[in-house]
Parts: sequence; C-alpha cells; structure tokens
Amino acid sequence: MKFTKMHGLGNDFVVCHRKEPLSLDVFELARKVCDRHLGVGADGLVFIQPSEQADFAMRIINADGTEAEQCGNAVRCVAKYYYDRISGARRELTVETKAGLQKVWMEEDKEGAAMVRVDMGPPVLEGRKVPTVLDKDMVVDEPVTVEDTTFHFTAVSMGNPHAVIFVEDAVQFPVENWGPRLETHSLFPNKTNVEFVTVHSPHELDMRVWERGVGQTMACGTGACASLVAAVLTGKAERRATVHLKGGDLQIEWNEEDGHVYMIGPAVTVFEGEWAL
Ligand SMILES: N[C@@H](CCC[C@H](N)C(=O)O)C(=O)O
Repeated sequence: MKFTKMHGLGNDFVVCHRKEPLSLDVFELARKVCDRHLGVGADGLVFIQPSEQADFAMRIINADGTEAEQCGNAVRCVAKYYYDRISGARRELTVETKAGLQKVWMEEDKEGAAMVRVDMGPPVLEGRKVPTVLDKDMVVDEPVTVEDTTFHFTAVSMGNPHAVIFVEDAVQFPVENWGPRLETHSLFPNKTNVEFVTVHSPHELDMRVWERGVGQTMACGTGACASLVAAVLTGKAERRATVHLKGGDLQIEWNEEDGHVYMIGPAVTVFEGEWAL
C-alpha cells in the first residue's frame, strides 16, 4: 500500500489514495500503521477515495482504530495531496467527509508549506445533537466533575464532538492528566475531544488538546474551530482570531453572514513510502 506521510502543524497522518476500497480491516490497519514504535507513526490513517458529490472523499481513522467524522488538519493535507498530484492548477476543491461536503481553497505556498483555507461548515450547538447526555438547547459553561475537581465545558460539534474548557494557562495545563478522564467521562457517551483554552485577547487564544482516540496532539483543526465558537458564545472573543497551538497557528473565523467557520493553516508533505500488506 503506497502512502504519503503528511502533517498540519504537527498533527500527522499517513495518507493513502485508493480508487478501490481495501479488502482488509482498515481499523486494525490504522492501529498498526499509526504505532510510533512498530509502524510508520501517525495520529491517524487517512484515505482519499472517489466521491460522486465532490472532487474526492476523505475518511479518517484515529490511531486507536476508531473512525472520526471530521478532521480539520487532515482536510488541509488531503487538499494539498489532491492539488499537487491531481487537480492541475485548480485551486478551489470540494471534499466529502462523514460530516458533510466542504469547500477548500489552496492559497499561496509559504516556505514549502501550502496554506489552505477550509469552509468547515456551521458549528452544531444543540445539546441533543452534540453527543452529551445533557438534554439542553445549548451546552455552555456546564459543570463536569472528575473525582473532586469540577471544570466548566462548552459543547460544540464541528461534525465531531468537542468539550471546550477555559483555563488560566493552557500552555502549562496538565493535559495528559485530565484529558483522558474527560474524554471518557459518562457525560460523553461517544467520547469527546477536549480543548483547554486561554483567551489572551478577543483575537488571540492559546489551545492545548486531548484528542479522542489519539491522546495529546500538536494541533487540532476542528478543536481550534470549536474553541473560537465557545469563546464567542461565552463573550470572551470576537469572531475572528488566531489560535496558538503546540505545532503553530491557525486563523479561525466564525462568519456572521453564513454562520460557517473558516480555517486557514498549513499542510506539509513529509515523505512517501510503501506499507507491506
Ligand atoms: N486532529 C483532528 C481531529 C481528528 C479526529 C478526532 N480525534 C476525533 O475523534 O474526533 C483535527 O484536526 O480536526
């Protein structure tokens, strides 16, 4: 199986372009390929597949073998892959994901990294649709208790679930300690991605993430979108901000006119390889 190793701000993927579906267990394959000691090493295995509605479809399987509905950093990577090899000079592309159709624009290259703009669609805020057991219209600043510590979270779905928690200092926050316990808390029957966020100014946020099915990663595109939406909902930020992540910055905008969230960030190709099936 030929693959390309790619990353978006250090959130890394093994990208595989298949015209035919693989006849083997792709979830087991993801676990093996993503293993950082015994495999290629990645946060996820991503398939580019044919689509009837878009230029191509993307499927993302987390390192633990669970499938996610959406992945912002992977969308930028697959768009770069398709643009470099397939689309010719066409800069506007469409991608089908489990969370819906997305429009992507290839912007200028900066020092080897393509900048990619993605329409991530509207956030879903209804408590019943965001996979929590809370039966509310919106889940904003709700308490969640782990042992004797209570956090307050805002639930935002960008196709995949996020619990955004505002903290004093996201950069120093012990993500590895609280992340796994919040990811698997009984409030989140489908588990959740967890973002720890500090708002420095209405246009600047620090974010650290514990990703569902992966662990702490260097960046999360959908997490950055969810964090800005949560910061706007709680009156902490304006609709356009820079989100600083471990791996670098994303520009996020929650557009007032169409209600969609737009993300701009880099996508990088690292190397090509072949995995013996
Ligand atoms: N890194 C991603 C999100 C990947 C999926 C996530 N782990 C989930 O299970 O929802 C991003 O950049 O959005």
